[in-house]
Amino acid sequence: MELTKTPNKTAARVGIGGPVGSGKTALIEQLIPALAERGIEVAVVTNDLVTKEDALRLQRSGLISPERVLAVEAGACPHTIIREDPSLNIAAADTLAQNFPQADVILIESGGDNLASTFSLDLVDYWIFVIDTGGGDDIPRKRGPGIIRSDLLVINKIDIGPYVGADVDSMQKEASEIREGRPVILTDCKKQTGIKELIDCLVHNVLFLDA
Ligand SMILES: Nc1nc2c(ncn2[C@@H]2O[C@H](COP(=O)(O)OP(=O)(O)OP(=O)(O)O)[C@@H](O)[C@H]2O)c(=O)[nH]1
Repeated sequence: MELTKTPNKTAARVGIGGPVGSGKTALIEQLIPALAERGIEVAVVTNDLVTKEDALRLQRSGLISPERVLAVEAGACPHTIIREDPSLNIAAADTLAQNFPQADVILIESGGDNLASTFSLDLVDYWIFVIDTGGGDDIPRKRGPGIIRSDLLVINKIDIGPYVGADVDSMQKEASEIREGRPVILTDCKKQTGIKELIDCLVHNVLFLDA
């Protein structure tokens, strides 16, 4: 009888959601090598509406072995497959956990969506919501569920804030107030600003290791 290989540990599942183009894939491209440097093994599930664009980008990036990236096609509504019926994403994460029992973290990138996007806690242990300065510095004030409820809010593209008239400091201050002190991290994926802080946060709050 063929034995089913059971993962010998459970990888933490971390959702990464946020509006279209805020930099979710760019952030994952920064996280993979930075986590690897700390000996943390990663696998990734991507969600796109009707393509495998993000998965292909990561598979071709040379940052991760292509088999460690699985794509889920969301079809019509990205909300549904990360919140209301996350079964496709759970199955993809289970497959990765089965195939890569040494993986410490499975990152689950949600297809680009608006500020109302949230993750089911059946799917993830922890979720990050990524917004960017290009969307305007009033985004935190809009109090979308992603901004209020995520475990960690990332404000990305701080490098372009000055060019789009976004006051990054007030964005951070307002976001921290609205989130009542829950973490807010500023990042610039082009210059790797904030990536170490983000890794420290994940290592401490998700993997429960000393940062
Ligand atoms: N200047 C600047 N550009 C960035 C930064 N992060 C991402 N970008 C650019 O923003 C664009 C969108 O980034 P992606 O990583 O594709 O965004 P995404 O959230 O994964 O997009 P979807 O999957 O389509 O929702 C790309 O052209 C990136 O190069 C940043 O910190 N600074």
